[in-house]
Amino acid sequence: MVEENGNDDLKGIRVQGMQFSYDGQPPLFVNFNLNISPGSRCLLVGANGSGKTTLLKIMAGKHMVGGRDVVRVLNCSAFHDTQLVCGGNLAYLGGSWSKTVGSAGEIPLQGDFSAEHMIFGVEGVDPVRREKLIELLDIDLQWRMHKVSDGQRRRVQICMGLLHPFKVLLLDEVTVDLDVVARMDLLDFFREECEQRGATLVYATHIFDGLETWATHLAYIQDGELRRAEKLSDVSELKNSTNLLSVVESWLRAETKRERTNPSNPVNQIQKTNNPFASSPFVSSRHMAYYR
Ligand SMILES: Nc1ncnc2c1ncn2[C@@H]1O[C@H](COP(=O)(O)OP(=O)(O)OP(=O)(O)O)[C@@H](O)[C@H]1O
Repeated sequence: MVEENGNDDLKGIRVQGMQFSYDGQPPLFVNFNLNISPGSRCLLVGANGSGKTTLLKIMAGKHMVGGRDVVRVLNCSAFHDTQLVCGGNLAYLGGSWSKTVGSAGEIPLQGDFSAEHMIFGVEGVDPVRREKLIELLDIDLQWRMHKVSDGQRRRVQICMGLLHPFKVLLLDEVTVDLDVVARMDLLDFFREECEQRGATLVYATHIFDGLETWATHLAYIQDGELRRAEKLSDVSELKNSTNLLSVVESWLRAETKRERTNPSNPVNQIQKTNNPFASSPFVSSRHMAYYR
């Protein structure tokens, strides 16, 4: 996934030599590199806790990591150049029930407001795009946000997140509450946005239905390390199987097995001792190294 336009005209995403730890935690990312080409639809896959959400939040400018050159989105620093988000070029849709709306900051989506109030409250929107999204997501503008189902609330959140024609969209498993029709229609909309406007999309998910023909690229993270980053058409395992779910499942199963059987994994050495972590085969070697 090499950025095709060179560093001076970067239209996608470039993460270079990134280090990141949560306060008081062992490092999650150490010298992490990833390039995402403009116009691509990149799936971010990995086990629970591998770092997908953290990476998306870093790319969305929600965590500071090093200097201005470490995480570049559309040739700007994801963290420092606040106009990226405020201007609508960079959009992030995550799991929490709130929506960052430009300079208005985080808008809660569970108060006693109508869907209309929420959606029409976003300023500077093309009315044609707004109508299209309301229709696509089958939103009833009379819905009261404190009385809707999770799926209905999610539709409003997604609608608000897509009102501005983003250039880069970071999605953290937001389709999980949607029914199949809404999910497939939304995926079609995203494809259109990439193909017609050259938008770039990164989508972290554990649901692979319909994604074999939708995604263009795939990035696989294990325990904060990038294991694979390639075009979907180049994933050798997919040449024998069209089932992305079973391919990713085999990677994650192999990962668990490796952790359990690797003799150099401190977990397995310490299992012979009275160490309190020894009972968990899922504690990573990186974390064990930190706790030793
Ligand atoms: N706010 C936080 N403070 C400390 N540690 C955190 C915080 N958020 C996440 N972590 C840790 O960082 C690691 C990566 O978490 P992250 O949420 O990025 O994983 P993920 O791949 O998105 O997982 P999932 O598939 O379960 O959503 C985990 O070990 C997690 O415990």
